[in-house]
Amino acid sequence: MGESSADWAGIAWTFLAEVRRRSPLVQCITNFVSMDLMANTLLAAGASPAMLHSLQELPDFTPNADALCVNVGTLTADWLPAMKLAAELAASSGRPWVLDPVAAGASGFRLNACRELVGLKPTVIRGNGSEIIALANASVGFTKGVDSSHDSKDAVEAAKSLAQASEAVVAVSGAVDIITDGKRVVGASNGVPMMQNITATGCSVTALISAFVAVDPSRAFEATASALSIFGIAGEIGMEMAKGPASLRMHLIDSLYGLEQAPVFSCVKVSSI
Ligand SMILES: Nc1ncnc2c1ncn2[C@@H]1O[C@H](COP(=O)(O)OP(=O)(O)O)[C@@H](O)[C@H]1O
Ligand SMILES: Cc1ncsc1CCOP(=O)(O)O
Ligand SMILES: [Mg+2]
Repeated sequence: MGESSADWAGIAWTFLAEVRRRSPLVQCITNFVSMDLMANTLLAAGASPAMLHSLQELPDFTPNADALCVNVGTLTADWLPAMKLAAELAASSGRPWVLDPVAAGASGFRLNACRELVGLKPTVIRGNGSEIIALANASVGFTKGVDSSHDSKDAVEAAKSLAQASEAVVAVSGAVDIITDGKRVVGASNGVPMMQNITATGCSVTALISAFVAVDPSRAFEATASALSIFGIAGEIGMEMAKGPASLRMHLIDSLYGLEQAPVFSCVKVSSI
């Protein structure tokens, strides 16, 4: 029998409390659009972000980071070697690493890069519906860009097959966030639609997953569902004060920073699918 939402609330709170207590160092190799919101999301959760991507310094730095987050949002050929080396260094040092395959189906170059990165054994892959379908099917053209043209629920089978093929936990964000390890599938229904109107919320929740996985890599499935639920709850609380996307961005960060146990226990919505 699977966990209830009450069980998940306890799990999610424990992960957040551990991130606050241990402040894991999360290395991010990410796109230019997301750097600011991603770093601020990690700080608000209690983690320690570092946006380092120089090939020359990876051998000294990456093995000492608690987790690595790789995001291909503004990918160029120049950046790919650093992404691959960092992934290899993280894996060989026993550190978890998380892939965000932004716009995976937008071009052959990007799709091939994402497939090469998947081959380097990410602990978690988090994308929107179109990205996960493109990656699972190895097909260009399933996306109009960085935003999804698919409902996350349309990507459940793609997510399961990608998880089985890659041995990673796969998460598909959307109105219902889908999380699977290829066998178990849960849905997290927290969040508000306006989060889609803030650029880099997807990138930022991928970074939050990295911080959660950092504190207990042996429970990547639980860490991933917890991070998605907690980020969604911060959005729900932030929305009560927001007037639009710009103020939601600010209130989401404030709400994540100040999130207490009681709203986590009353708001977590995670259940088996
Ligand atoms: N319709 C929605 N209702 C509630 N939350 C949503 C909705 N769409 C996206 N979210 C949330 O917004 C965040 C970013 O997800 P998404 O927009 O799918 O990622 P991306 O920016 O990579 O396309 C996630 O935390 C997700 O749960
Ligand atoms: C707009 C844009 N263009 C390239 S990366 C990027 C940010 C995408 O962020 P997210 O996937 O979180 O919406
Ligand atoms: Mg994205």
